[in-house]
Amino acid sequence: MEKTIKVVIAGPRGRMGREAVKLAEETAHFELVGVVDHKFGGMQLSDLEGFTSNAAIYESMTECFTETNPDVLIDLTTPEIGKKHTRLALEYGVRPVVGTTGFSESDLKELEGLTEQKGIGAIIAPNFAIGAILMMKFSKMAAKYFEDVEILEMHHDQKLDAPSGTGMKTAELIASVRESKQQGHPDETELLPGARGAEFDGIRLHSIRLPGLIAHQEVIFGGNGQSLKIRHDSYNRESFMSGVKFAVEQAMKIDVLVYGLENLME
Ligand SMILES: NC(=O)C1=CN([C@@H]2O[C@H](COP(=O)(O)OP(=O)(O)OC[C@H]3O[C@@H](n4cnc5c(N)ncnc54)[C@H](OP(=O)(O)O)[C@@H]3O)[C@@H](O)[C@H]2O)C=CC1
Ligand SMILES: O=C(O)C1=N[C@H](C(=O)O)C[C@H](O)C1
Repeated sequence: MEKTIKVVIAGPRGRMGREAVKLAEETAHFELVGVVDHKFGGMQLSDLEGFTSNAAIYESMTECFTETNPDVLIDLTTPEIGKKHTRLALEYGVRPVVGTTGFSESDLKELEGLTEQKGIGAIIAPNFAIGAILMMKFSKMAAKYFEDVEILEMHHDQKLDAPSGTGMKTAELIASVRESKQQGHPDETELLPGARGAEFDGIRLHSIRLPGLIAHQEVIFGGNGQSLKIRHDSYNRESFMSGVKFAVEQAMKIDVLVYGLENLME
């Protein structure tokens, strides 16, 4: 029998948090011991509409950790809060599995250092969907053969961060295997600021935000007389949950910070 993993979820009422609560309830070897929210402290989840779990709601993460002694924190909140929660989890010896996006390179460095000090596992995954991870891996492969690439990431209009975590991670993976290149015409000018999108190491990233969308990305490579498009679509948030389950299980087996689930896959 698999050992039970005691889980706390931060952001349980959110679009992702709700799916994660379902996942924790449906997974035999996960036990949802508490949730962290900035509202409804002192109540239990089942007091809120749409929940059946009896997990207690804590407004204070430290109180939650002290009372429930969890193995893993799943954070699905907002960029600023997610960073605070991740630090706190590491300080309390709780393994963070972070889906929250919007972390900078220096945030990641700091969290890596803290993880090293603590010697416990931590996972920061800009995208938990297997298809999105493959899209990133395939993009890295293609970048060895195509120097020019632009990334279009498309999300719902409630998203706080741009570019998306997935868009950033894709750009980083591509940049890791290609010569740095300033793309487009050297004398190009933007008649409207932002027309050419954001830039990472010469790679252009375009962020589209529209109601109706969930999470989509197209990586377009251009070469002489040809183009290659690698696209992934998440049509619902259940698409992320097998990756969340995998990440929680993996976090228990490692003692470093892993940024991106592709690093834990064959
Ligand atoms: N890695 C991945 O595969 C994926 C990552 N994401 C990322 O996950 C994060 C959450 O996304 P999503 O669920 O769509 O966002 P939502 O806005 O739906 O959910 C965020 C939740 O966090 C809550 N919250 C805000 N402040 C706190 C706090 N201090 N403590 C606890 N909870 C708090 C919000 O409450 P309230 O509404 O009351 O403010 C809300 O319920 C985002 O960063 C997103 O980019 C999303 C999808 C996939
Ligand atoms: O906010 C979202 O919805 C998503 N955020 C993640 C990101 O920023 O890449 C993952 C996925 O794209 C959905």
